[in-house]
Amino acid sequence: MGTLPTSNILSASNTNPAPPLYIPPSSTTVDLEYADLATIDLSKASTHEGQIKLAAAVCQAMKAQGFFYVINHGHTPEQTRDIFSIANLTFDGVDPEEKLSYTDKSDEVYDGYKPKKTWLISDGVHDQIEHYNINRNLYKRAHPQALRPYLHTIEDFAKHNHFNILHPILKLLALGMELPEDTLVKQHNFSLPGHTSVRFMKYYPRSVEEESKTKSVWLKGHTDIGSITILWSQPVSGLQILSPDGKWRWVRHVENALIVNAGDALEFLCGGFYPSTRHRVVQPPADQRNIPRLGVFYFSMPDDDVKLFPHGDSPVLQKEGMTLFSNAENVPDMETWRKARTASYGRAALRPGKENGVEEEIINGVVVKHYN
Ligand SMILES: O=C(O)CCC(=O)C(=O)O
Ligand SMILES: [Fe+2]
Repeated sequence: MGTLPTSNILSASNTNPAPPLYIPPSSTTVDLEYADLATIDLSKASTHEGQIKLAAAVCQAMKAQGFFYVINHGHTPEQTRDIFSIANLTFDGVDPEEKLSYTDKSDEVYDGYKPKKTWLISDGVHDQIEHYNINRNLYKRAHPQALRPYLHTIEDFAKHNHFNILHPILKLLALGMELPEDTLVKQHNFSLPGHTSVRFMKYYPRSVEEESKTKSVWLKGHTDIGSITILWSQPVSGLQILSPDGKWRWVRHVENALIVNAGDALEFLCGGFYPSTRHRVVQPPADQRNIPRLGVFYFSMPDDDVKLFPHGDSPVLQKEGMTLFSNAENVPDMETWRKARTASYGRAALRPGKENGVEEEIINGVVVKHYN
């Protein structure tokens, strides 16, 4: 009897078909300087008492590092393996011509493929990153042939991220500001217009010349546009965060954990209480240098019509003070902010900033910094 193609085997965790298996590379053995990040056990958010304790821990982590790990998020290692396998198939299992017909040509959003070389890094060198962005409302657009058997798995994944991870975290963040727990949840609906998305990403190794011209930066330092980014931890090192002492530190891979950070929209909604965190991606360490780096994310944003105005009724914000968008009368909504940021990212002319090695641009009256 012949062996069945892997795509015909039902996965153990659900009734969705299993994709051709992607075997992740080994973690690095190089001794890197890692950021010391807190770990949030999300299973403890199921009781009120647990929620209060976690809210304090999340608040502290957001202030100290702006990043934290989440464990016990309800996704099994097999489900995580399947989603990385689907991510890999999105890049390796679709030919270039078909990719082109699923590539968004507009400047403002990246639904579908983002081809390599869209963003200028430095000295004439562009990125070597491919994206495939999938709005949580999967059926808004068609998807390449190879992905069609797995749309249910991706849909389940989006819903899991949204309802079982994003919403519980948003509740903890609201409680940290002494606001009703559903304050931020109400601004992050699954079904209203908005751009919260699953994103697959693949970084390809670069030439020695490209590494030298960009000082090994693969994705320039930035803050995320939306509210909360959920990054599914993967073994190829490269992500670094800017610590409060001004040093870039590596983020360590933790098996089946999530790496969570705040973006600009959350910073605005919270008047600066949860700052968006600077991070970047650099060339992996020597033992991972020739391996493509596969990523899976859930990028969340408030609904398109949400005005990015701080929740000034929070007793915590009233006590601690809050920053407003530079022009309070003209606070943008999420859609305006998203379109302005994505249209200019990696394309707009940047001016030298006040800090060394930092460039700036002005979007909607707000200074956006780019770190090299
Ligand atoms: O690839 C990573 O680890 C981070 C990517 C990232 O920061 C982004 O896409 O905004
Ligand atoms: Fe990012």
